[in-house]
Amino acid sequence: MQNGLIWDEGANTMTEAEPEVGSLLDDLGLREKQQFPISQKKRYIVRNGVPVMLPTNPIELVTSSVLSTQSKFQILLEPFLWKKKSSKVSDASAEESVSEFFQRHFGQEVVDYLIDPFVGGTSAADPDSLSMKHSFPDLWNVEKSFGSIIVGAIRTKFAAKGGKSRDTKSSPGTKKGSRGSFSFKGGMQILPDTLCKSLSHDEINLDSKVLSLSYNSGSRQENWSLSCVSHNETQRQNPHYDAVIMTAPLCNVKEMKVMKGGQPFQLNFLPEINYMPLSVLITTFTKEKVKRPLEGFGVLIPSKEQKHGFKTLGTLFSSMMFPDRSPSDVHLYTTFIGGSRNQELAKASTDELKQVVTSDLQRLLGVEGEPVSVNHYYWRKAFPLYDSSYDSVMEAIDKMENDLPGFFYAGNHRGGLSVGKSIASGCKAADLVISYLESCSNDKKPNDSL
Ligand SMILES: Cc1cc2nc3c(=O)[nH]c(=O)nc-3n(C[C@H](O)[C@H](O)[C@H](O)COP(=O)(O)OP(=O)(O)OC[C@H]3O[C@@H](n4cnc5c(N)ncnc54)[C@H](O)[C@@H]3O)c2cc1C
Ligand SMILES: C=Cc1c2[nH]c(c1C)Cc1[nH]c(c(CCC(=O)O)c1C)Cc1[nH]c(c(C)c1CCC(=O)O)Cc1[nH]c(c(C)c1C=C)C2
Repeated sequence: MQNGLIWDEGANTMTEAEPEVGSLLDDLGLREKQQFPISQKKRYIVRNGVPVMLPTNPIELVTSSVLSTQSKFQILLEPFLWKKKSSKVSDASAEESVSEFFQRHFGQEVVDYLIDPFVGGTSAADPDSLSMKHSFPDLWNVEKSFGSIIVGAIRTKFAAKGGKSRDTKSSPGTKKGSRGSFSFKGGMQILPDTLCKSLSHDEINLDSKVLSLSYNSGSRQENWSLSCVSHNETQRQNPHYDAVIMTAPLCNVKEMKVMKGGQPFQLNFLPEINYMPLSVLITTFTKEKVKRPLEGFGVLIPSKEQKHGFKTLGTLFSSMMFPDRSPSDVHLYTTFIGGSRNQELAKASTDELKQVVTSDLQRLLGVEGEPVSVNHYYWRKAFPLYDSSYDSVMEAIDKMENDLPGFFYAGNHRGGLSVGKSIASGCKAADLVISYLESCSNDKKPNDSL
């Protein structure tokens, strides 16, 4: 928080699609701090240089100007018209891209004006590079079960509704997960801060870098030790542990020294991962200088619209969503630049990016003059790219876990990028640790009784 402004430089919102998120919020007592954006269903994409609101239901789709009549028919008739994967891409090594998959179901215009901005706004990537199987595993499986995505989505939704009505566990007054994306009063940082507070000082080491990990099998548990360096450069050998859940990005894991039974355990089987670079610019403008403000979540710019001179990926209307994030006479915007579309621009200076953002916001929202304030955060490796080589990444993670007893890997390199999926991945790893420890103690019982 600075000068009455609250902003996020990383995740701005999260969802409760994964049940683990709801449990965490309940356990941390965070329900009362949950903050839902105003008019979050109003989301815009740029078409022919101007923002157009995205339809939120089939009736709005029919009247919307986002797509041509031909594409609208193609969506409505998809249950009958979708094409099977051609034999050319059917062998196991040829991965289908996100654009190929949606092209088969809905045609090129849907890829260009719905899928391209969606993947830009959720991974900073482009649909040609992303692997369908790794980026949208649920839809990939829907096609396997139902063929048509529309039929599969409808049947899955009805099945889920049937399940929900029998669910008696949700807390009174809340329909969990049904209210869309949310943040917290004070911003997303409230979540890790509250998590830290719920742990005691000896359970958590902040600002510490893990340098090495060592596994030594023995009759006892606590086979793992690790060494860390803290920000004041003091190196520390930590106590011993029964198991390790690693959540650092794989590019950082590669730099760690790992020992197994006194011998170096080489991590050279970890493949190179492509990461998306991204700059985030937080700008403010006095309200009188924004001539065509839009209410809602934000606006995304399809790659095709770059021909109209746009250079950013999209902008969140942060203070429209959360009015307490800025003084009442100011609009606060969060703009994303770079990703696979413009890797070089992501690295540009704050001054250059300020011009780029101001120019795009001038066309989109009619801002006049320079922003009152600018904050810039550059993410050199914002997201791992779930591309066609991602099978090799998953195999390497499996190998690490198989070869190192009591070692588990979780986080956004496995099973999805979102905050919710990262939390769920951590919870799954914790369950695996419990099973592992139970199996260790069962194995030991006969020896113990000797
Ligand atoms: C700009 C941006 C916007 C986003 N917006 C959203 C959004 O709106 N909604 C959403 O759901 N998701 C969003 N995401 C994605 C989401 O925030 C991340 O994918 C998710 O938080 C990843 O969590 P993680 O724990 O797997 O990894 P990280 O949050 O990357 O955590 C990994 C941690 O490991 C630490 N580490 C690395 N090496 C070591 C070492 N040697 N020793 C100790 N620690 C180490 C790092 O310092 C880091 O803190 C966004 C991400 C970015 C970058
Ligand atoms: C324009 C670039 C980006 C914007 N946000 C992100 C980027 C790269 C990062 C991001 N945002 C979301 C996620 C989680 C993805 C997931 O798998 O759930 C990530 C990594 C949340 C999100 N943002 C948008 C959508 C549709 C979602 C999914 C959750 C939800 O529906 O709320 C769209 C969107 N992102 C940005 C804008 C301006 C925008 C829509 C107008 C910025």
